[in-house]
Amino acid sequence: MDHRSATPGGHQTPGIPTSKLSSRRPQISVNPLRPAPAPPLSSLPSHVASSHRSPPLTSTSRDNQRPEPGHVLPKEGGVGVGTRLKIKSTPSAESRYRTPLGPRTSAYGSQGASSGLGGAVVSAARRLHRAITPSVSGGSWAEVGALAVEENLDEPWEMLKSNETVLVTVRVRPPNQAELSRDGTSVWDTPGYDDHLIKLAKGRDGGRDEREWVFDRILDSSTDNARAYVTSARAHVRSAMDGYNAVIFAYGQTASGKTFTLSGSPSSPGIIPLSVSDLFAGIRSTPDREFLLRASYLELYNETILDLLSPGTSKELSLSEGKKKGDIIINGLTECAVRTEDEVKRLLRLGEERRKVGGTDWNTRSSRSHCVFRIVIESRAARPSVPDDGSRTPGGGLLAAGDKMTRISTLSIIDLAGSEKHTSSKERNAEGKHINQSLLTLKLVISKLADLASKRNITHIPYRDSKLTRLLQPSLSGDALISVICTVSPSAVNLAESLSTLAFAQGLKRVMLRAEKKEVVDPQALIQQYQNEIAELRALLREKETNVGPPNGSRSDRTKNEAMEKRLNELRSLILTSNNVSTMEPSGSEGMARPLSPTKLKYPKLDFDKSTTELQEDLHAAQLKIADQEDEIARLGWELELRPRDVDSRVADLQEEVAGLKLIAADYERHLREPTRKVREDVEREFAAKVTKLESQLESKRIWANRLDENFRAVTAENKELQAVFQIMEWINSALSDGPSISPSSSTSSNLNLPTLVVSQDIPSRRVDDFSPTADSGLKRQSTITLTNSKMTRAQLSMMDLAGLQDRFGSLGTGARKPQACTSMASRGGVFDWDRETAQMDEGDEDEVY
Ligand SMILES: Nc1ncnc2c1ncn2[C@@H]1O[C@H](COP(=O)(O)OP(=O)(O)OP(=O)(O)O)[C@@H](O)[C@H]1O
Repeated sequence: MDHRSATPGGHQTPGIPTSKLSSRRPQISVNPLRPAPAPPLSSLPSHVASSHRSPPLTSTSRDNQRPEPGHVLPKEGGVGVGTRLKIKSTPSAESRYRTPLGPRTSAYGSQGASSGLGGAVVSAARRLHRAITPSVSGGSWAEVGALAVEENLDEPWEMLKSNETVLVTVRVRPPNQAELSRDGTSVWDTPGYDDHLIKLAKGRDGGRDEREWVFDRILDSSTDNARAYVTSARAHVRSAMDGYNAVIFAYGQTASGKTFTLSGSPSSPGIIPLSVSDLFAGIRSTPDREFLLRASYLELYNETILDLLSPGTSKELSLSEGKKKGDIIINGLTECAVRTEDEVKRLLRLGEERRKVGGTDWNTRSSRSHCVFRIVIESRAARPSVPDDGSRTPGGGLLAAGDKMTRISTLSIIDLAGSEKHTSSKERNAEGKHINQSLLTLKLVISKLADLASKRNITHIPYRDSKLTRLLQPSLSGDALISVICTVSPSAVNLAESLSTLAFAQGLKRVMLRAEKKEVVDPQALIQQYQNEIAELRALLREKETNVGPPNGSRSDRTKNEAMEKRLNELRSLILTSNNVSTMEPSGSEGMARPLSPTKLKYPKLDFDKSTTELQEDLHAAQLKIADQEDEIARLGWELELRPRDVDSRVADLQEEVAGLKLIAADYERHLREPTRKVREDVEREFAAKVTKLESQLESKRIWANRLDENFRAVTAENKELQAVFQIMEWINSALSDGPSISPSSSTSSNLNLPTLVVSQDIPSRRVDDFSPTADSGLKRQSTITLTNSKMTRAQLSMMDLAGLQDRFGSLGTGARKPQACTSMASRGGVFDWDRETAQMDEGDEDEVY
C-alpha cells in the first residue's frame, strides 16, 4: 500500500453508484496510510470542513463566556505551584509544597463530584481505568504504561486536579557519558520524600541560599518513560477521548531529553506511543461509544510549516484565521484515518524519517524543528446491535432519542526543538536562530498570559510573532488542557539554561485555562456522515437482495454490488468500536496481539494454521534445502583445504601492492597540494583581466605621452622663437651699449654710430636665428641686423621691448626698406616719424617689420 499515491481530500471509489448516494456525501477510498478519507471540503459545513482540512490545535467552540482571543478569564486559586520557595524543606513540610487546589474532581478517585471535569468524564475515566489492565498484557507499547497504571491508580486524575491550570512536570535527565567522565554529579537535588520538590544546592548558582521549586511533579533521573507518561500525559489523553482538547508538549534546552520523553526508544517507548496505545485501549474498553481517529504530523522548520505525511515529499502549509476569532486553520494538512495502533506507528515512522534532525555540538541527533503530532478524535454513542447478524456493527442500528451528540477533540503532542546558544555549524546556527526566536516568543506569550491571569493590564499578546505561537494560540488562550514536561540537564555547565527552563515552567503555572468538553450535535461531523453512508449502503444492498430479478443479476449489477460492499466494509473498518478495534489489531510483534502460547514462542517461525500435507511439503522442501546446504558446506571445506599455503609470497605480493598504492597516494597528495584546475583557471582569468586593464591604462598613458610630446614640441618651438627674439633684444642691447652715446644734436648721419635694424628681403635663406651683428662695410662702425622677412611676425615684434628701444634710439619705426631709411632718420636728426613710416611699411610689405 503506497500512501504516497493518494492526495488529501475526497476520493471516489470506482464502481460505487454515486447517483444513489447523497451528493454531499464524501466518497472515500480508505487506506490507513493514505491521507484521511475526507469529504470534499466544499460539501461540508464550515465547522467540519475547517476541522477536516486542518482543525485548530484546539477546537475553539465556546459558549458565550468566551473572552476575546488573547485574553484569559482569570480564575482564583491558580497561582502557587511553581512559585519559588525559600523554605528549608523537610519531610514534614511536604504539605506546604503541594499545589493549592481548586475543587477537585477525580474520574477514578473517590471524590466523585460532578464539577470540574464533569460527571461524564468521571464515568468514562472509571471505565477506561477498569478496562486498561487486560488490554496491556500482549506486549504492546501500552504494556509499559500499564505497569505504571497499576502502581499509580488515581494519579492522572489527582494530577489533573483542576482543568484551570497547566500541568507542569520537571524531568531531570541522567548524566550522559561526557558528563560522567567530567564529574557526573547532578546540580539538582530531588528528595525522595517529595516528588513535587526540586532543589539547587547552596552556592551552585553563585547565590548564598539554597533554592527550591515546587511543581506538579518532579521526575528524577531514574524515572522511566512509562512513569513519565502516567504522571504527565495519561490524564490528558483520556480527557481528549472524552471530548476535551488536550496539548502535551516538552520544553527544554537542546539535549535535555525532550524527544526521549515524547518518542522514547524501542525498549522504552515515550509519551507518543504510549498515548496511542492508551487511545486504542480506551476504545476497546468503551463498548458504548464509536470512534473515528484521524492522525496528522507536521513540523515547523525555520518558520515554515511542513506536512510530514503529505504524499511525495513534505509539503509547505499555510495558516489562516478560522471563522471564529482566535481559530487557526492549517490549510491542506494531510489527515490519515487510522484503524490500528500499527497504522499510527507507520505514520509516526514516516514522519520521523522526514523530520529535520542534525548533529549539534551537544546532541548527535538534535531536533531542528518543532514537531506536532495530532490525533482528532470524534466519538458518538454507539448504536444498538443489529438483530439480523447478531452482533453490533458500526452504523448498524438507530440511535436512541437524545443520543446524537458528537464529541470532537484534538490531542496534540508537541516536541519543541531545544534552545541553544550557538553551534560550530553555520547551518545549525541559522536553524538555531529560528528556534530561539520562536521559543522566545513562546516565553513572552506565556509571561503575558500569566500577567493577564494575575489581573495585570495586558492589551496585546504577541501570538502572531512566530508560527509556533500562532499554532498554539487556540490552546494557549485557554481552550485546551495543557501538560508541559520541562526537561533539564543535570550538568552544572547547563545550569543557566536549566534555570531559564524552570522560570518558564513557573510562568506556565500562572496561565489560566478554561477547557471545556466539545460535545455538539453536528450532523456533518465526519463520523456522523460515515454512519449515514453506512446506513444508506446497507439499505441499498438489502433492497437489492430482496428484489426479484434474473439469477445473480447482470454483470454490471454484480460489479456495483461488489463496489458497494467494499465501500461498506471500508467505512465500517474506519469506525472503531470495542469489537472491531480488537479484531483489526495487526499480528505484528509490536501490536496489541494476545500473548503467544509457549509452543508458538518456542517455534516463532512455524505457521500453525497450515494443514498436515502443507507442513509435510514444507518439511520435504526443508530437507532438500538442508541437503543442498550440506553439499555447499562440503565444497567450501574443500576450497578451504586448497587455499594457497604460500602465505609469505602472498604477503610479499600484498606488500608490493601496498607500496604501489602508497606511491599513488603520494602522487595524489602532491597533486592535491597543487592548485586545482579550477583555481588555476580562476587565477588565469583574473590575471588576464588585470593585463587587459593595464594595457588599456598603458594605451591611455601613451596617448597622454604623445600629447605631452606634441605640447613639448610646440612649447620648444615657441621657446625657440622667444629665444630668437630674446637674442635679437640682447644683440640690440649689446649693440647699443657698445656704440657711442646717441646725441640728437649730431650734425650728420655719417658721424653717427647708430645701430640700424635692417630688414633684408634680399637674403631669404637666413633664418631668424642666423642673424648676428655684422659690420657694414659702407657704414663704418654701424651695426646691421639682418632678419629674414618671413620669420618676424607682428606677434614677435609686439614682444620686443620697442618702448625700450625707442628710449635708446629716441625713435623707432617700421617700413624702411633700406638702410638709407636709417640714414634719412639720422639725417632728420634721429627723429623717426612713427606714423608716416608705419604707414609706408603697411603699404609695402605687411610682414616686414623691424
Ligand atoms: N531520561 C533519559 N534517560 C536516558 N537517556 C536520556 C534521557 N533523556 C535523554 N536521554 C538521552 O540524551 C540524549 C539527548 O536527548 P534528546 O535527543 O531527547 O534531547 P532533546 O532535548 O530532544 O534534544 P534536541 O532539542 O537537540 O532535539 C539522547 O541520546 C537520549 O537518549
